[in-house]
Amino acid sequence: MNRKVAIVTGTNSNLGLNTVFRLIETEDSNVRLTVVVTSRTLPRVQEVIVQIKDFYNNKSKRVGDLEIDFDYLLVDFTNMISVLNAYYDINNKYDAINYLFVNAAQGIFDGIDWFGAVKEVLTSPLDAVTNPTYKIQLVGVKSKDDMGLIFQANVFGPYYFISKILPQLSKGKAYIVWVSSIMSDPKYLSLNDIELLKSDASYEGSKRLVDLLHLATYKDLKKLGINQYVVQPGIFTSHSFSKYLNFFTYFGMLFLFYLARWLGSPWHNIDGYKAANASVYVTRLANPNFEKQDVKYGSATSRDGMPYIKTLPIDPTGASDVFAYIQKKKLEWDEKLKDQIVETRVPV
Ligand SMILES: NC(=O)C1=CN([C@@H]2O[C@H](COP(=O)(O)OP(=O)(O)OC[C@H]3O[C@@H](n4cnc5c(N)ncnc54)[C@H](OP(=O)(O)O)[C@@H]3O)[C@@H](O)[C@H]2O)C=CC1
Ligand SMILES: CC(C)=CCC[C@@H](C)[C@H]1CC[C@H]2C3=C(CC[C@]12C)[C@@]1(C)CCC(=O)[C@@H](C)[C@@H]1CC3
Repeated sequence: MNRKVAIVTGTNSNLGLNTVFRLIETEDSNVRLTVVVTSRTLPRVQEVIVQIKDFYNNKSKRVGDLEIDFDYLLVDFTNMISVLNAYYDINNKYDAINYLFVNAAQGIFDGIDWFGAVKEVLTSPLDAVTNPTYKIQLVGVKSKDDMGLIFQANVFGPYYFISKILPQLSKGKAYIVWVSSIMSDPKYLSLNDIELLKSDASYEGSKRLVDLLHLATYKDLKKLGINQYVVQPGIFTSHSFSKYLNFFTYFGMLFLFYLARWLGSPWHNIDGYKAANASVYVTRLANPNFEKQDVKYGSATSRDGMPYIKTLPIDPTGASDVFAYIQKKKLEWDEKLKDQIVETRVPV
């Protein structure tokens, strides 16, 4: 049986979980698919494996022609020692990786400006739930590794992990899928603040960095047999922002999401399964010999609820500056971490 290995960072997120569901539905027959679940905590690993097993056994109709098994990786991308340990774990266990979904991300949201939210909803309900400006984000937060926290969590940490497991990704002729956002406009990133320490929209800036890093790296990865894509899942309900909502604001948000869809927004996928369409489209349905890689593949939903894929162009301005900065940062961390892991087992 052909074995394939899929790493999904942030597996226990709405999008991560549905990415695995769609992968199970679309994987070839007679494959043994190892899903490497990642999280910062073991309880969330265990929680998501239960949900994936339930989907596979009771909903997927793949029992019998697709085998699945599980592994897990405890990794926090804001901690470079944790990232190195994750690489070491993968390097010791696998000689080939076939899929890497860079799905995990965070924002340093500090609540919602509800006055601003009400004003935006009353003046422009569609924009209020498509390009919201009322999320309050902290400014200048650094990680314990003295990097911009969101720069490290959403961009540099995952990039460093990829750079360390390139041999396995190349051997597996892997698909790498970076999850970006529709909120990744060039206006969110200053090339004088690549670590996003001066930004009050560091989340959006990190997604701009993802877009540019993809443009700067996908051609060289192709030479290694690796197909890298950048996707965006539209807008869908998420654990991370539900915590700011009560019964009324949650259902108020849902109403506005459906209103936005009925007003013609293609991006209000609302549920995670529709949102995960693009991540699996580029790995299972797109033909890497024909599909463009310098565009962003978006999960979209029509007014009557039908899912489809909608691509968006990516403005390449700044890609070489971003890549040069990140490459220099990588060399710095290669030097800092070079003696971190030493073989302590003395052969008998
Ligand atoms: N929700 C939306 O409308 C949109 C979401 N997206 C993107 O989709 C992806 C998934 O979003 P969503 O489903 O809302 O996810 P959530 O915000 O609900 O969860 C984020 C996930 O990322 C993981 N994570 C967060 N920080 C770190 C870290 N420092 N190190 C390792 N893992 C981390 C968490 O893992 P754990 O807690 O288990 O450690 C969690 O599983 C993200 O990239 C997001 O930016 C893009 C556009 C819109
Ligand atoms: C207005 C009401 C009744 C409630 C507030 C809902 C907001 C919490 C919610 C509405 C639009 C959402 C949204 C995102 C986060 C949560 C909202 C602001 C994102 C910023 C999440 C990350 C992304 O990448 C963006 C594309 C999302 C845009 C919409």
